Amino acid sequence: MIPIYEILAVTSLSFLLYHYILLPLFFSPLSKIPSAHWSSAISARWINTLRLNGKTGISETLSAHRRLGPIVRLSPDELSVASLDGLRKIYSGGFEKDESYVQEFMNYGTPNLVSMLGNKEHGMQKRMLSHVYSKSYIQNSEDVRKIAEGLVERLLGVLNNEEEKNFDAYGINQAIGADFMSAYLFGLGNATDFMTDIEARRTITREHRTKFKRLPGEEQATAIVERFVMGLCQAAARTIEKEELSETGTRPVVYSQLSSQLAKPMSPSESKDLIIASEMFDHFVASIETSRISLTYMEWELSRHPELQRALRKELLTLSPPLIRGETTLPDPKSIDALPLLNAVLKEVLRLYPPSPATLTRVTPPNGTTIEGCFIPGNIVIGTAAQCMHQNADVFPEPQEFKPERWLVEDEEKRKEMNRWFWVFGSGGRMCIGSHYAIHMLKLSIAAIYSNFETEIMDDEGIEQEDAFLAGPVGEKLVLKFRAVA
Ligand code: HEM
Repeated sequence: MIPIYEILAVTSLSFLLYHYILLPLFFSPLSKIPSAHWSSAISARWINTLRLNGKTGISETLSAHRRLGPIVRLSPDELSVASLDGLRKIYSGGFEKDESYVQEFMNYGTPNLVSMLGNKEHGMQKRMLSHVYSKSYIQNSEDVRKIAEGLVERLLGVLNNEEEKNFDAYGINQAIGADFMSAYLFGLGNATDFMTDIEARRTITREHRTKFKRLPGEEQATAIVERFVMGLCQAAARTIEKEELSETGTRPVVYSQLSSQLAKPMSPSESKDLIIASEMFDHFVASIETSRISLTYMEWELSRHPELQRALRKELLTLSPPLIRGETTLPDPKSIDALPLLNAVLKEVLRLYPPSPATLTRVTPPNGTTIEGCFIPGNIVIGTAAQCMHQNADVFPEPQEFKPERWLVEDEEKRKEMNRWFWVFGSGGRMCIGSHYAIHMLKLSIAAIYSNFETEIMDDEGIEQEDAFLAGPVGEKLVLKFRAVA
């Protein structure tokens, strides 16, 4: 007679073999989807090891798409998709976010737009803020106009002092994102002045990096940055209370919008101050990181291509009035936005160096979905990455080359097709709320810099993009020489 423990051992082994090897490899509805790595169908070890080492796995995922097509399996229950059908189903179909967002983006122990998982509460809070982030509001706002006047003067003043010296543009680019954003959130009079106060900028960005990258000292760093942003919120609240602005001051536009919306009945029951602070915190840091990455790669490409720099300057000088230091009024934001070459340079930089290149994950709904003809069951982690959309050679020929001229083609159908694949701000209900403000400040800053200066690369070692959720240059620097143009 066969001993009972042997029967148990064989049964357990058969179960394990079926459940962990045969089922995912041959019988799961996902088994027809090609694996990015030989082990992906049976284990999450490959992708998790990359992530545990601080990587996103984006270059490996991109190479899998190039080899295997628009839908690939990263682990037994995680897929990457790079197609328009995927975008539509996942991001416009209301698939919810997964837990990883809560851990990464919660501030003050309170959810915000980025970290909220449920679509209902998210939709409520987004509607409260959408108006002040719409393109027409930003382009017509008196506050935005005053912010632009004050900060363009500040930026040109700093660059004038640094003229002809070797200057790390990466730092000032970080400051541009902070000063422009905090002025819109909290009012110009309460905002940061990181362009001139270098020590304050270094402290806050160092502490935020420790928090975001979960480095040793994370807890203390989180407390420092949260206290800093809470201080800005309190200053904004005092400005609203006093109801008076100085000649050069502006209203705390975003802070007061959220504050007044939350004062309405039916608002969430958590502490109003914490909800606002958590939201403001995210907008502030989203702007710092993404602006410094986008501006740095724009300046790098323009410095590598002097002829393009000259063509851009020629276009910028058509602005009326020109954005030249000493002019007291700025051109209408709509006229800056409409410049074709400036637009093409920005779009090509955002395509080639998306600040957030990695997969934005969601979870399939309980009844599953069908993407690219494949049925995918419920509760599967699924997502798309800007890098994978932007590197499609059928849509963007020679996708690894910097070619702003591709955005200037006459063929309208071709431009529409590229725009459908241009996914730097995400899409659907969770698309970036700050995209119009970001485009406004990036175009304005580049227009101000290149109307007044030419730039030359002095040291670009480590300029290649890091493999990270927010991906700046590996070397964390770009040393340029700024030379005033007559
Ligand atoms: C070049 C600049 C920027 C890029 C490339 C960028 C990119 C993105 C992307 C890809 C998402 C979608 C995330 C997802 O679906 O999981 C997002 C969301 C978001 N971004 Fe941005 N962003 C930029 C600037 C900004 C700025 C200036 C702000 C400040 C308001 C901001 C605030 C946010 C917020 C609050 C969300 C969450 C929106 C939601 O879930 O409803 N971003 N951003």
